[in-house]
Amino acid sequence: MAFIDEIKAKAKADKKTIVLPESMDKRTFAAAEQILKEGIANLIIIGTKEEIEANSEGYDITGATIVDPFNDPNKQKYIDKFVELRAKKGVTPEQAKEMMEKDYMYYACLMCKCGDADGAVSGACHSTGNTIRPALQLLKTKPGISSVSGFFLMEVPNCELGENGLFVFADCAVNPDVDSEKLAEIAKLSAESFETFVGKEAKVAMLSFSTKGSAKHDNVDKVANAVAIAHEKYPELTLDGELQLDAALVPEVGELKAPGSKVAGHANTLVFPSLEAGNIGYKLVQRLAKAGAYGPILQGLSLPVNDLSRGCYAEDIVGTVALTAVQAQNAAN
Ligand SMILES: CC(C)(COP(=O)(O)OP(=O)(O)OC[C@H]1O[C@@H](n2cnc3c(N)ncnc32)[C@H](O)[C@@H]1OP(=O)(O)O)[C@@H](O)C(=O)NCCC(=O)NCCS
Ligand SMILES: CC(=O)OP(=O)(O)O
Repeated sequence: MAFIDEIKAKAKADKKTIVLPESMDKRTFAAAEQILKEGIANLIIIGTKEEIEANSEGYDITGATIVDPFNDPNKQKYIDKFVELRAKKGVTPEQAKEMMEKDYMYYACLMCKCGDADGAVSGACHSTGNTIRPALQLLKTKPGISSVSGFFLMEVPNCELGENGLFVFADCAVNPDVDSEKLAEIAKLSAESFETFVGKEAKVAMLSFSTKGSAKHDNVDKVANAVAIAHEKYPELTLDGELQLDAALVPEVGELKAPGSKVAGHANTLVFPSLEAGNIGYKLVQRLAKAGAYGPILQGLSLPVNDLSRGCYAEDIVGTVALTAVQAQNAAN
């Protein structure tokens, strides 16, 4: 069974409620029809009557709950929660109401926070910054985690590398400035994400343009320091670096450049040294190798709220909703 079909089967076994705030985009409704038909999740779609009518034509979304953000009996509860969560920032009820009406992602996050939804997926027509800022502000990180990061579950067709073509790539979405401490934390979270979704041991490669000191530069030191921190803080991880991509993935090259490494040649979890590398890297594999790219899934956030690429297809939204539902199942257990 294809990886994403296994995730869908898991999601169906214990159905969660996922909120989709992008009623201004037709792909939301194409995805919603498929999610409802396959029974992957219960859905809440946020939108006015006009937005729903304009964009849902031709799609059967019977069974979805529609919440009009201008006419919702629960709205005051969400405003109160917003004000409570942002008390230190001095947000007033009027400002909270305005932000929720202008940007439905705030509404979606508050539904999750108040327990009216188990997770949210957005980002088909909003940039990543605008999609995740409400989640970072209102939901915050899990206890003990300093930074949220974003990974893609990559499913590369006809590929025997990684876990038969399955990989976690991170951080591809969130942190423009990563230091060694952050990279080490991203490695830990990415290993957990791989093991949660793929069910196999994560082998984490800390990527660079150097393998084991073959190049000298501050950027190489940043990754080598991250490896040292990760070994110290998370000794249970199977992790190595710094490694070039070929040394991480290809057994013969791994043996040549990093002999004796448990990871080199067998990596399935790739931690990129910068957001540039991660974001460009996942798009290269998605577009040139025609890989499935599900995400960015946020790791380290207190509740399952996930982003999409604006270049996504309805099918990608379906996959990301299924992954979000499985995250919600894990959070509940
Ligand atoms: C994530 C991002 C939106 C946050 O930055 P910002 O909009 O400038 O906002 P701020 O830095 O003021 O942060 C807003 C809140 O989020 C928190 N935050 C920012 N980055 C965070 C992170 N990685 N983890 C957890 N919290 C974070 C801040 O502490 C702040 O909290 P506060 O309002 O309670 O004080 C920004 O770093 C960004 O745009 N990243 C790149 C996204 C992108 O374009 N990716 C490529 C395409 S996928
Ligand atoms: C994840 C990502 O790159 O998102 P977008 O394509 O929307 O910028």
